[in-house]
Amino acid sequence: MSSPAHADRGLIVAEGLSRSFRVRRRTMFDRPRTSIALHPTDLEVAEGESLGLIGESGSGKSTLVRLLLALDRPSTGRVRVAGRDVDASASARSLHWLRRDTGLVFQDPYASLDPRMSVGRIIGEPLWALDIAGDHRARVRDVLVQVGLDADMADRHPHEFSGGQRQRIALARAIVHRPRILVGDEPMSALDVTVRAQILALLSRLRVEEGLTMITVSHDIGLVQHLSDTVAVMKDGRIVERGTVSAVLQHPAQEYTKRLLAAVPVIPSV
Ligand SMILES: Nc1ncnc2c1ncn2[C@@H]1O[C@H](COP(=O)(O)OP(=O)(O)OP(=O)(O)O)[C@@H](O)[C@H]1O
Repeated sequence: MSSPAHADRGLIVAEGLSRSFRVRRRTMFDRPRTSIALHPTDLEVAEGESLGLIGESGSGKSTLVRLLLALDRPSTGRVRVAGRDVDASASARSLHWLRRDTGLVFQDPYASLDPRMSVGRIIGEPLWALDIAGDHRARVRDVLVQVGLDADMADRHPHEFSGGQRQRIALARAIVHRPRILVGDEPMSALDVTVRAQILALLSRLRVEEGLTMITVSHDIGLVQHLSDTVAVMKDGRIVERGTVSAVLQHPAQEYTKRLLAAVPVIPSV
């Protein structure tokens, strides 16, 4: 049996990936400066792995994720997904293969769903945008049921739904085209506590059902503990610690990680 080209490496591989931003001058006498959001970083995420990205605000988590998904261009380095080079400067059409392989869930289910569109159109949009063959209406109905909603809800509009239901809709949209990789940037921070538990259970189930490789950015250590196998800790634009969830969360090697974890209770693994 032939193995995929990336079999000996991760499904996602970043090498020397960095991103600097030019800082706007406040007066005409200021020297031009750049700030480094991400220092040259190597990262591998294996197929089927669920990686949690943690670190204080401004540590570079979103920058890293945006670069991995070609939502931003790196200053240096490169990204490969499934053995293929990701070229963030390529046209949208040339990046269809990457969009097909990935699904994205953002923080705010209120802001991320277009209020003028029906739920069916919102969820089905990746199918037609990415030229995916098949019966789109049927697929939308199936995926609505898969995320715990009613197939008939496709004709309704986002304002008719609660925050938790909207995040289910956002998840349905993220997986409708059957991506291999699901990336969440603070996927639960806009939800209240009871709803979080339900969405966490749903994410865990979808991970298994769809065989997803996951990257989850979160300040919520509890979420990472339950959803991830491995964790990378970011500080000042660098990954300062990476390992299994149990190793890093139970026995952090870095003082920074210890401080990060000190504020939240970490439930011992069984
Ligand atoms: N478009 C941009 N222009 C200038 N600086 C930026 C830009 N995007 C990010 N930065 C800077 O890069 C650094 C890393 O930001 P990033 O959003 O990646 O951090 P983060 O860890 O995701 O933070 P948070 O947890 O608050 O979302 C920050 O100092 C931020 O101000």
